[in-house]
Amino acid sequence: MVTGTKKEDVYASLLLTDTYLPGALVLAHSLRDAGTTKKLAILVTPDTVSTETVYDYVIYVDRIRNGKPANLFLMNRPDLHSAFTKINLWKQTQFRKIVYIDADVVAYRAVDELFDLPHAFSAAPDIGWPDLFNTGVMALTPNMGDYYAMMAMAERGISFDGADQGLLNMHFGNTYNRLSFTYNVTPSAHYQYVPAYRHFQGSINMVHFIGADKPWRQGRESTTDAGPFDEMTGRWWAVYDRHYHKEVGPDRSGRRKSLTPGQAGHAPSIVQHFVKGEYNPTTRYVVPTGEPNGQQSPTPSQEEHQGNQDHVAHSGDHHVHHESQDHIHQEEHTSAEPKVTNESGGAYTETLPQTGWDAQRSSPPTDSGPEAANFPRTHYEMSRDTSQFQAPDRYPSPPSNMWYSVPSERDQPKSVFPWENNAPRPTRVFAENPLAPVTPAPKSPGEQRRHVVGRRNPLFTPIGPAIRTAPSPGGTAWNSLNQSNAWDEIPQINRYVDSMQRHRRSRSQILAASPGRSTSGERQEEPSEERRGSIKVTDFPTEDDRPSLPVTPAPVRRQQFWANADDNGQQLPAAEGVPAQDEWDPAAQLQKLAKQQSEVLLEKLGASGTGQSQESISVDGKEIPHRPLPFGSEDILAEAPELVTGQTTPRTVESRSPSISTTATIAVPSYQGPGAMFEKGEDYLTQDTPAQPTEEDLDVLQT
Ligand SMILES: O=c1ccn([C@@H]2O[C@H](COP(=O)(O)OP(=O)(O)O[C@H]3O[C@H](CO)[C@@H](O)[C@H](O)[C@H]3O)[C@@H](O)[C@H]2O)c(=O)[nH]1
Ligand SMILES: [Mn+2]
Repeated sequence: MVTGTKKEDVYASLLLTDTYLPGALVLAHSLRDAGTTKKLAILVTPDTVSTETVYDYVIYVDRIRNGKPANLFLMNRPDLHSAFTKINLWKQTQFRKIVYIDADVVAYRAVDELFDLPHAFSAAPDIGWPDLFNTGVMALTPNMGDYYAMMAMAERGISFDGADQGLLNMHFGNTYNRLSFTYNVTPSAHYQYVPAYRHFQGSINMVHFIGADKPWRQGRESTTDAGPFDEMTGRWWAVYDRHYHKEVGPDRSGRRKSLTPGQAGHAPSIVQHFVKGEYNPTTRYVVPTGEPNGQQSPTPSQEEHQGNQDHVAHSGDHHVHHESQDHIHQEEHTSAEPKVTNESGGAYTETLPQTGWDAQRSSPPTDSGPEAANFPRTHYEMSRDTSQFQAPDRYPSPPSNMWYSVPSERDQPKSVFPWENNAPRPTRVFAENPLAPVTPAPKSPGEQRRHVVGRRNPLFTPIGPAIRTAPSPGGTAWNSLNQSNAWDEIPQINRYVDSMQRHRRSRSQILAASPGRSTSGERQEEPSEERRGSIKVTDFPTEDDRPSLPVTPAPVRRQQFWANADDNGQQLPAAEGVPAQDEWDPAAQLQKLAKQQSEVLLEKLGASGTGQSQESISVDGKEIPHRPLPFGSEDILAEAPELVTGQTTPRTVESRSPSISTTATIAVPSYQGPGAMFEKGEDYLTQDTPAQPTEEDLDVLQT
């Protein structure tokens, strides 16, 4: 470690597992090969990583696990459970500036200029969501303030992707200095990518193999030399080969030369072990049983000591405990097969390690353990508990770190009907003693009972029993039933339907009312409870008055509810200012109204002008002043029909139009109905629905 007055600059990477060791080594070599003047450091978690490294500084840091790793599954990367360990970078205050680079990056050139940035934190855009930065390449100034802030987030599992990138983006927000994409080029299949790649490839500084498939996992054969991805992967392999595999690169046809054990490059066997196609062990290796959590990786010493163990047990063990490393061990297994078919269909032969057991040629070694010896043995007993299940008082709350939200009990569905929001307390009481039925007395005790049931709950009209009793031809079974209708019996339904009707009525009155009257403020259209008429759809004449209707019986009137309606007329006070019926001559009134309307019209025609007219015309004693008519009115005036109603006196109006100075005759309209319904500027009511219910409407709707 460097102490002293002048702090050092350093490139840093991270190694949480040996599985990324090939990447970390290739990164370091790529920077060194490009001639960097800076030192290289690597943060390692000593519990899981071997010491095989080419870095100048190996800094042991504590693993920071995400205790709430659920979000990792959103990006299908549960293996990144310890990516928070990256936060330790900010604690490395012995360095002035750190350029951090993921272990899955290969540098095309040394990017030492990043150390000269004045910003405390710089990063390049992420290709998945370009407003975010990718945390695979970062230039940062270590400081304990950021460190503690991010540690606090890590302890609470605050990260939208469950890993460091989500956490760091949440911490820095948009306060970061955005680096060019060329510092962190991630392969992509986006439509713009290929042309952009072709255009900018000369300026690429570093390439970052994001995602679960890394070049060393896919193997050399996955590249076919076509397209940006393969070109970039080829650059990774070029560095690897330069340092570890000089003599056996793939030839033009993709075929590999024959390998001899011990000649598979210079990479340490632990590195080969994690590079697809590279591992040609002269010894066998077994993961120690009883491994605590499956995070540990083999070390070369383990490999040496346990060399001659059997292969099957070893892979079985991996399948049980090493799920995230299955891939690698399968590859390793494949590489030990005598024949490997490459993607282009050609096959090449590798010389088998002499000490290996070839399952295709011989039986297992005698000293090998049984197959699946390491499988877990869990024995489940049938329950012998004979007591009945008792539901617990309460069930445990759902875990708080799930990545979907459990609907809370307060999340009620949105209400649709007004009565859902403001439900009144139920006030109806069903009498225990049934009222004496108004319908003809039932003829048998059974019928009596059914009737009682029907009265208890008005919504339940016992149709079923009536059908089952097979009514006699005379229809007596019908008479024995409660022939009332739930619509009529329940005041709430009544009020609701009534309010609908009142809404329609008031609407038609708005249409018919003249503007003056509509503002009179009288509440005539809000009948009180007593005055409301019957809305019963079954309010037919009595049985005597009507012709026989076998299927629509006369309704039962319930005394207590309809008592007021029966003497409707007597209860109503006489309306004030309304002439008695016999004083009213509709024909005369209509005539009068028509005359008034035509006068109003004439008045309007004369009065709405500029007010400059000097002459005026008199109609029924009222003056109609002259005024210039609006443009386009000339013909109308000239051709206006004669006045045909009222006093049938033609009225002459001198046109003020500049173009036509004739004297025109304006006729009173021949229409005899009600006059114009709307004043100028008034909106025509086209909508059936009123804007808002009044308070009274709401009262009715909500009770
Ligand atoms: O088993 C592991 C997993 C990760 N690492 C280290 O952690 C880094 C991040 O993991 P990586 O697989 O490279 O993640 P990416 O596929 O690059 O995914 C993105 O998401 C990660 C989690 O947010 C970020 O760390 C990366 O920078 C970002 O590019 C690696 O480079 C290694 O340095 C290990 O050493 N061992
Ligand atoms: Mn990465």
